[in-house]
Amino acid sequence: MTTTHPRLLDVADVHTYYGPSYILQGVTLGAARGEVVAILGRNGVGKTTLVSTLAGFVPPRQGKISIGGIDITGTTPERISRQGIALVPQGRRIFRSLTVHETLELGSNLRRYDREGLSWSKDEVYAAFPRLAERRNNRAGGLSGGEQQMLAVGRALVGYPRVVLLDEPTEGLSPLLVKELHAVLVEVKRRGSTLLLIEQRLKFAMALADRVLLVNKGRIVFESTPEALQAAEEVRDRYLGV
Ligand SMILES: Nc1ncnc2c1ncn2[C@@H]1O[C@H](COP(=O)(O)OP(=O)(O)OP(=O)(O)O)[C@@H](O)[C@H]1O
Repeated sequence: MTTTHPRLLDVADVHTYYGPSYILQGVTLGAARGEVVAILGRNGVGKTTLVSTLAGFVPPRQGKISIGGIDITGTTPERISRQGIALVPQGRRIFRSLTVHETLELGSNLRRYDREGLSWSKDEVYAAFPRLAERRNNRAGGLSGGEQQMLAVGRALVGYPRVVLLDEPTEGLSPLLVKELHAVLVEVKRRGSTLLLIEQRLKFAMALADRVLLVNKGRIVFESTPEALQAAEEVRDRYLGV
């Protein structure tokens, strides 16, 4: 008998603290294979804390996180990445002394866990982001901010991208790179990866998302399709200020 996991990622009543600061106050969400979920909200409401919790950098004090039916609550970031959760963090966090190619080489170590064939080859990343191909032998530290962001995305894709957590990936990108990133994320979804997308550019997020979650004060306060959010002017005004 084959078991299916309609919800690849399952997050149940998660509570996260930074010391005494109570940030995530009971977050429950699920995401299916190949689904794009946008996570929206004003600054400081806990969006980054949510993806940091899912990636294992800030373990929750309460609640449960599982992927493909496997409980990963409280395990290390390394084990979580082996389960196919890849974080593209805000501010990129790449190794400045490695070249572009070495960075992708390192990221591709996770490929061996990929049983679903979701990994991108380095050449596919280069084809998607020609600027990275031109700079493959350059040190990552010398790249522009936008190029570093593309490299952080590429590093996630060459690994085991079952769930890709993107924390404001368009921040500081030129219009051309925003367009390239959009095309890449459409293809990432088409191949069956799941995306959780934190994004300030509403238009960018709405164009990709199947579902939209609004976060306020560490809780999910609204959930809908992009179309329904588009129509809900009062909700957008209250939680997004747009
Ligand atoms: N390392 C930390 N230690 C203590 N408090 C923190 C830490 N990181 C974030 N916070 C606080 O947690 C709250 C949520 O921050 P978080 O970065 O998750 O919000 P956000 O919605 O991602 O906002 P932004 O878009 O500004 O990053 C904020 O009040 C922030 O000041």
